[in-house]
Amino acid sequence: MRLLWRLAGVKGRARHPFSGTSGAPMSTTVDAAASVPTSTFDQLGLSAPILNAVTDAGYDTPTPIQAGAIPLLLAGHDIIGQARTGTGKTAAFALPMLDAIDLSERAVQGLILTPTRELAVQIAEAMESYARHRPGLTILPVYGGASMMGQLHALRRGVHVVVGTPGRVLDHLRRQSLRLDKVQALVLDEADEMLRMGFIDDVETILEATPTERRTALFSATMPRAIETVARKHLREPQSVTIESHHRTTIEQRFIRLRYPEKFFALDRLLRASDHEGVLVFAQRRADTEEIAQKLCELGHRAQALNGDLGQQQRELVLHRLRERQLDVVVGTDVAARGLDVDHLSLVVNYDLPFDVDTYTHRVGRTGRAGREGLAVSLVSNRQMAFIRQVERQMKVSVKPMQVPSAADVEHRAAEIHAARLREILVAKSPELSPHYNLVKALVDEGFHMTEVAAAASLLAAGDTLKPPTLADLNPIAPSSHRNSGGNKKSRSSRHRGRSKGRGSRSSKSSRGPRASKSASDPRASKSAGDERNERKDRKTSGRLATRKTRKKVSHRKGQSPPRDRD
Ligand SMILES: Nc1ncnc2c1ncn2[C@@H]1O[C@H](COP(=O)(O)OP(=O)(O)OP(=O)(O)O)[C@@H](O)[C@H]1O
Repeated sequence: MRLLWRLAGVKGRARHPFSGTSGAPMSTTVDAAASVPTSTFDQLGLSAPILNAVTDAGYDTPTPIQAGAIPLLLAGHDIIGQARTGTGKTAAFALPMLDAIDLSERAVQGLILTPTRELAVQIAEAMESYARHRPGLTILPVYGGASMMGQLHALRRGVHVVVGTPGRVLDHLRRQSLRLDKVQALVLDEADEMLRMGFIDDVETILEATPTERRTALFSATMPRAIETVARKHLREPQSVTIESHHRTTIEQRFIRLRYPEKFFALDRLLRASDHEGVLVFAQRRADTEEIAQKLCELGHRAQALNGDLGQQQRELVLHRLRERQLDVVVGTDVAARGLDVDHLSLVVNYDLPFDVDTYTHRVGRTGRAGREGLAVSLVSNRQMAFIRQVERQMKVSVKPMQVPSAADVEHRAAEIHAARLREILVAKSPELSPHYNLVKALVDEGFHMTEVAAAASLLAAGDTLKPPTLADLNPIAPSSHRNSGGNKKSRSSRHRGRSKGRGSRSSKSSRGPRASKSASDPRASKSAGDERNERKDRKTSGRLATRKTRKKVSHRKGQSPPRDRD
């Protein structure tokens, strides 16, 4: 694995010169760059069991955020950690927390709050692996939509670390099933998103239930100014660890300029022309994620939607299938934008643009993780070009134009895939070929050349999979606001059902398990009480967001801020 951060210029700098509570000294800034060239995990002050787990995870060198943050957290400082997406912030806060747990005391000593359920599960799993050489250390993910009974049971037995979403953690606090009076280390992961989602009141109530002498850390790839208020109020003399790269990121960012009706066509072409195995497509509305995923399935892509309308079990299943490579494409709302770490995810498509550059940053950061290469493509109208320029300015990157892949590009790729499948059969010398030898021989005896017979057989096997649908073949996905009762018309794209690039197409894919069906893109798990509560919260949140979005649209009209998503 190529780790680009070894090459990247990094520096620590003061971003958050907050004073602590009661006029304490200004925060110190750590020059992470100074520690990077020399630091190894051994030098950070971690104990042997944690170091062994780090070795097991295959980490050779600490990333800059780890080199900067771990010694400070071990020394008991509060910190604000900011580093690009996919650069190991989880281990930066998790390793020192796990190191400090006193196993003789069966009480919650570490608490991590995250904005999404998926992230809570992912972080808890990462922590399990980092704690594998500290037997008896227990970690519990606590989030809405999951069985309350299971969580109550685990909490009664006692756990050392809780990783949770604010809503469910608060639920447990109110039921008195969770006590936080022994918490020594607290992390607000993706702190800015929790703020943005309106969780701040819940977070503050939770903080009040923890001892004031705890260590507190805020982590995110983006730290808007609003986070200062939270830090000033809840952190004591925080140290800032900000890692900045002056070199290129590992994410290549592109845009395709098009009209709205061309969007779905462009997406299909992007998927067909590339050999990306894990693709995350972002749409703004839940209903659109369903429709896009369904139409992609009709075209033979293995796709599924991921949004807040799905039951929690279903959401987890979608991510599980993506991780297991049983799916190629997940079409999600921003519920999938934060923190998700799927290592083979190599393409992110902004089918719709987000409303702000921070969200864009997190979306594209789902690819190019841990130094791997990734591509992010945004589908934009002329009017949305201002947003791309804003991204370039704010992220200090270049976002270059690209064309919708041509039919020739797609045919070339499809031919490669087809050839790979034929090659696989030839190499395997499958016994199933036997009857076909006689058949070919008979045709050759009739006077056809061997090559002609092979070409005809190849044509028969490929069907029309080598020819991609044209723009005219595909029914565009209408903006939600344009949809009406006429929306039930049979899609012309159904003509292409089964004309997939992927029907067992890629040699390695044929063994990847069942293909997603139309119904697979739209399943609903039965909703638990927890789900309902969370959905109420979702609705409350989306109400708040809607108000904010309306405000942003207004400010954009004044020429200040992000574009409207729809033409
Ligand atoms: N020192 C290391 N060496 C190699 N890989 C690492 C190292 N530290 C973490 N990783 C891997 O890097 C990937 C990204 O880490 P992580 O999810 O913690 O990133 P992040 O900075 O929190 O990203 P985001 O801002 O998107 O949440 C993970 O797969 C993790 O296992």
